[in-house]
Amino acid sequence: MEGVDHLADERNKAEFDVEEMKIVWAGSRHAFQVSNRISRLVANDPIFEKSKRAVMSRKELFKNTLKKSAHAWKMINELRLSDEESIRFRSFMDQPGFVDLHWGMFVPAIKGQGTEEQQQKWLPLANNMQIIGCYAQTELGHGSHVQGLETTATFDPQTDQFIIHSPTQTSSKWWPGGLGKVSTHAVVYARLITNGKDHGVHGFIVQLRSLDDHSPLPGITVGDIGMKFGNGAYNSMDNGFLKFDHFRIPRDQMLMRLSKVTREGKYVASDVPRQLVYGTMVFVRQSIVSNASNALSRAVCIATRYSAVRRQFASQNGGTETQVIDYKTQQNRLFPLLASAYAFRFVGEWLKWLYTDVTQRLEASDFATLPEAHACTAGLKSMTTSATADGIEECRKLCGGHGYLWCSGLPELFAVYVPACTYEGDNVVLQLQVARFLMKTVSQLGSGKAPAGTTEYMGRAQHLLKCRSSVKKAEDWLNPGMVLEAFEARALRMAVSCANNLSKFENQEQGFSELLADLVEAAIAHCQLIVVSKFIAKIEGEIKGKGVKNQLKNLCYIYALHLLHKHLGDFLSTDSVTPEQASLASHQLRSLYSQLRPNAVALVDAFNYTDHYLGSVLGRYDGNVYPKLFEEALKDPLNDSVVPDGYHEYIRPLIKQHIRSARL
Ligand SMILES: CC/C=C\C/C=C\C/C=C\C/C=C\C/C=C\C/C=C\CCC(=O)SCCNC(=O)CCNC(=O)[C@H](O)C(C)(C)COP(=O)(O)OP(=O)(O)OC[C@H]1O[C@@H](n2cnc3c(N)ncnc32)[C@H](O)[C@@H]1OP(=O)(O)O
Ligand SMILES: Cc1cc2nc3c(=O)[nH]c(=O)nc-3n(C[C@H](O)[C@H](O)[C@H](O)COP(=O)(O)OP(=O)(O)OC[C@H]3O[C@@H](n4cnc5c(N)ncnc54)[C@H](O)[C@@H]3O)c2cc1C
Repeated sequence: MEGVDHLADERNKAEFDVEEMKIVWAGSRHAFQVSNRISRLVANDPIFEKSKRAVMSRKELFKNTLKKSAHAWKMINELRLSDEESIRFRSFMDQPGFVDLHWGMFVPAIKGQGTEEQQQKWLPLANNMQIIGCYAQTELGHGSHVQGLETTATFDPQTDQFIIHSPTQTSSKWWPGGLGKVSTHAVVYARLITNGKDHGVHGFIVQLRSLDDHSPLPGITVGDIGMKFGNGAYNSMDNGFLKFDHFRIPRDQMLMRLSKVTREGKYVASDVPRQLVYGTMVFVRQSIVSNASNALSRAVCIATRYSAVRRQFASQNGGTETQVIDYKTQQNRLFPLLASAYAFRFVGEWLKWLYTDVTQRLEASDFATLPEAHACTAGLKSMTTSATADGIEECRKLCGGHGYLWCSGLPELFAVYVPACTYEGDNVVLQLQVARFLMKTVSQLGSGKAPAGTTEYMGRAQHLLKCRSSVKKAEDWLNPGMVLEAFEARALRMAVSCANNLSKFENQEQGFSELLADLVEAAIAHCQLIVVSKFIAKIEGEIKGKGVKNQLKNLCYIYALHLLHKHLGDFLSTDSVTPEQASLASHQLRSLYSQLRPNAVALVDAFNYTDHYLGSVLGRYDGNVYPKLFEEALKDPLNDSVVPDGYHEYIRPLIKQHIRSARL
């Protein structure tokens, strides 16, 4: 029935102030107001309609992306939207495209690695979209191993230019988003060579296409790398290839904030760490963590609302059938994902703070916290994207058969999201960076240098290596100190065990390669500790609104205890908990699920997503699922006619043949 709220009973059960929770979720009242206004602006504009993406050809989809991006840019200018509003606008548009890389990587790369003069020259052009840029780092032969890139930028002192060249097929740039068909410019990463000496990988601003007719400049071969996973989905993005044939650029197009080449061809390295050339990746990894909570919360919102609508099997005494959300198995799969969405939100907020802090320190030439910022952004990017990709797929299964329909919104969400486990650093490669950082920290214990920040707990090694959890009853698992201690003990003991095993090898690098799998697990345990500790910090802060803090506490302990349950092997093998304490944790978890149950729909309403953004018949706000599933089915091109195209060629002859042979 149109206009009826099929989830009204669920909403009436809520034991907290949903409006206040919306503000907690958004981060502030201001952020809520911006998101609320901009999401509705996008939802109400027919240009941003997205329900036909799966049935569009690649060319139609790409052109539709161009149309949406141009319209968005027009609106952003006409309405004089601020940077914050524009970012929200693009996010609610929900269509991957070249603009993501232009604003997300090209502009930040110039800001982070360009000199003042370079910024003054290039940023106004980029900010007005008079040039469109991408981030061309990865090559056909190397992505993870950045130092292995083969493209060269050789300084020619005669002409005061760099010659950018792709010496091999594997040196072709391959993957950059926006490169294939749109970008006029790119920040290209290439090996800098002066006077025959290789100085490693540096960034260069390179024009690729004519600003008059968009044709590639002489010496540039560029195109799209082809279809990717899923219909619609990430195929709106023109990921590209790029080959240089001795292409020349002026010397002042090397990004020279960190190191420079003089007119004479002298390479001058500044005294800042060379890793700052990776700064754009650190920035993007940080934003990918917040984005994980967006993607996971969308999937969870769909699965929660649908689980409340969907009924299967009558209860034992007959009567109405059971809502599938009332099955404990459904709760055990769904509620930890709901809790994870909130957990990733809060750790994302904290990571943003950490990133801002390290940036300010770098401005003041304080590089002390750079390794930690790298480890946190790499590790949390890896951990949250893996959990989110798995979580979206779990939500699809939680929606049964209908979850597999494109109109559930889940297949496309998964197809768009899953490359986040690979781009901006393969998730295993990134956890190994965290492991290196942890091994270094452990090796320095006892050296007098106290670990700080997220490794501060390692400074309490004497206690944490010996302590026994004092949990005695299920309610003890609601004690933040006891929960934290279990997670700290597990993370530290796993890291120390790896360090001990490493020390048995004469060659550290060889030892590291042998122990890769254990090291990744230790890194994940450390990252999970960070997320749990930031969630606990959140619930210990000031939170307004009737019942809001209570709900967040439940979610926090569900998050922590489900991790404990999932990684029980780690907790038991490190003696961080006993089997009896683990069983008390499971008992507590079941009780928390029961407390969360009446609030589940309201907790996903607090995300404040429009039906447009969700893009899901199953996750509709009003829960009016079944008639809408029919409506969607009838829109499919196959239903344009009752007798399908091809009947006369392929179906009728078969049937007729069968009838003839049956008569024989
Ligand atoms: C359409 C969009 C839809 C959804 C988008 C979703 C979310 C996005 C939200 C917002 C983002 C906005 C825009 C972006 C949009 C979409 C994203 C799409 C595409 C992504 C684009 C890319 O993928 S760009 C390419 C990314 N490539 C990589 O990440 C490569 C990974 N490899 C590396 O980073 C490194 O090479 C390494 C980390 C593996 C290191 O290798 P190696 O050991 O060889 O390193 P070095 O010898 O160079 O250095 C060793 C020491 O340096 C330390 N180190 C390494 N990295 C850093 C760093 N970044 N900062 C500080 N320190 C660093 C390292 O730890 C070593 O230290 P030691 O002390 O041990 O010596
Ligand atoms: C959708 C999408 C968009 C992208 N956009 C861009 C872009 O805009 N610009 C850009 O420059 N790049 C882009 N990329 C490229 C992306 O950054 C790389 O693909 C990514 O960094 C992974 O590198 P790789 O492909 O070399 O993986 P590989 O390193 O080849 O990974 C293959 C396997 O090897 C394993 N492996 C590799 N090294 C190690 C190791 N040392 N120890 C243990 N295991 C290891 C990995 O875990 C993985 O299982 C994009 C990629 C995708 C999928």
